[in-house]
Amino acid sequence: MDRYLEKYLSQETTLVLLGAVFTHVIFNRFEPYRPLIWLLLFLASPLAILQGLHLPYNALPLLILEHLATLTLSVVLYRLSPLHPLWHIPGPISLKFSNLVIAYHSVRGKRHDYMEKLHRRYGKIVRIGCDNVSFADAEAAKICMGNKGLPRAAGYATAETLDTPGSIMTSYAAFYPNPTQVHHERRARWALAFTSKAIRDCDKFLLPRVERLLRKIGEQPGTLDLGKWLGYFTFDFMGDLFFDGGFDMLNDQDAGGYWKIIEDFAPAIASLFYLPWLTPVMLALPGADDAPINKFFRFSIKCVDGRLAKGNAIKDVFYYIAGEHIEDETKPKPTRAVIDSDVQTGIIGGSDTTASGMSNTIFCLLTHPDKLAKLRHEIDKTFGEEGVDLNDSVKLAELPYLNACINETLRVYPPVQTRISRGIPRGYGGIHVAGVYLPETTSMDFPPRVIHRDPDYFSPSPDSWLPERWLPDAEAQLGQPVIHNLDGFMPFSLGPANCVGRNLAMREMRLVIAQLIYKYDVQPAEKNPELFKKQWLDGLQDHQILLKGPLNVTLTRRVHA
Ligand code: HEM
Repeated sequence: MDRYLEKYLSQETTLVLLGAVFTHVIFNRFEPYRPLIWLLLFLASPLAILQGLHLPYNALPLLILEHLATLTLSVVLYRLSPLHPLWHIPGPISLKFSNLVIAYHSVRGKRHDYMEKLHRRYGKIVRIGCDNVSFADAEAAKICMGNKGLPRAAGYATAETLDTPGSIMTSYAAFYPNPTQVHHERRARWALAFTSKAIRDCDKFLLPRVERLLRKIGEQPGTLDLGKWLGYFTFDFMGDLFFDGGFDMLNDQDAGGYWKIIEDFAPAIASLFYLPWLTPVMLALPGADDAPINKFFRFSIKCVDGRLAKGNAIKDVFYYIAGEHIEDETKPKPTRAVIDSDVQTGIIGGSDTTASGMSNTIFCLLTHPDKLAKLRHEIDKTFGEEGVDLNDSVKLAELPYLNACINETLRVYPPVQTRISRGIPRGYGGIHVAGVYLPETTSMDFPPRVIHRDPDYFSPSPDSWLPERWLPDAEAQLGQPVIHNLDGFMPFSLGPANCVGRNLAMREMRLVIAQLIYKYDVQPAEKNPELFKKQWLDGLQDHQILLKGPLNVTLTRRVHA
């Protein structure tokens, strides 16, 4: 080693170390997410050392490498050390030092299995990322999501700016000085679209779609993938609510490839919930235009263009969320960017979830033929003997066993399986929840699937699908003591940011399931019950959006007197 380098080596090592720790402190304190700022932070210290020690320019690449390696080491050691404010929260080491592992499980689609295993092993509170904690605890959920609860955690929309302000669902906590107020304003518009009267008015779209679904599936020869058809139905219905129709997948079986756009979008977006800083990076990469996220954005923007061109005479959901109802010129209207992003939430939030709820209910009924017979009896009695109109939503809402089957499915297989999120905004201060202290900027996940299967809330056999637990005489039906604590039931979440479409979704699911069972004898195409079960469960992929494998069935039209 030449004398020149020898003289400066120890100085250089010390400066690299100090530079890396300084950069780490900046990242930790300000959490910059713009790629340009990252680049500056990666280069600033090596350049300063180069200048300060009068090193030759060809030493720069090595200095940058040393800086990045030391920075990574500093970050990892800090996240694993008692200095980290979440040090006291149990969880595997691989999850503590980086969000990459949980992001990997999200992309793989097996986050639901993984979260279940984690909570079984570590208890109700588990650290699942450097600043992320999962709470399988109903009391904590009530505190964090209830009336005085927290805003949502930073999500995939970390690229938020005035031009791309994120949807009603995305990262309020990170980007707005008063996130609760921002949410409240957006929610007020959504709430107008989902009043009881507005939901009844949706029947003009819903009933023809249900009729078409049931006719179309009856026309298919042989085996059909019922899950796919239920997806067509919910997607068409969302098209009716937001864009005055236009998808018509029930007619053309998705000739436009819309469902594929969602299927590709799901795993892509899943990683960004845990690596929000990656959003701007991904969007800046060459070829990003054709990336699934951009394809979905472009698709929804085109739909909004089409709907705006139709004007404000149509009183659908779009009418309210686009502020078309606001006549007073002095009142602020949502910007185009807000409309686009809220519509994106609506398309996904309203279609995939309801399709999952229905597909899973049918799956559960098919794997429990005795319960299917019981439900069929209730429905035949109502529509046949009592002569109730098949479209009578009020009567359907009163059918105990139908509601029990749907609720039990939402409990065991909730469409949003493992991540309802809340975050503690910077400047809010730390909070105490369920006996642990969480500093500001912590993100919390509440996994409905894990909470719903906790024997503290539902017993006996919390993992089993037992609709009887929802009946008033549950103990007599099951022949044993029953725990049925609705605090631990949150498929539609809780509090002021809960699912605004809940009542509409329940109406949809009751109508479709009741009419399907009434009109058809549905049988699994796979005659081996264990294999049928395994294939369906293996096919479930929890990317936040729940993707599903085929639900292959045969249908025989039932004849009623
Ligand atoms: C079975 C069907 C459905 C399930 C299980 C479901 C579940 C959920 C969940 C868990 C949330 C998150 C709430 C939170 O973060 O606290 C949510 C939010 C939301 N859902 Fe649903 N959803 C369903 C159907 C629908 C439908 C049909 C629509 C309407 C088009 C809809 C629109 C929304 C909207 C707009 C939000 C955001 C609400 C807000 O931020 O205030 N959902 N949903």
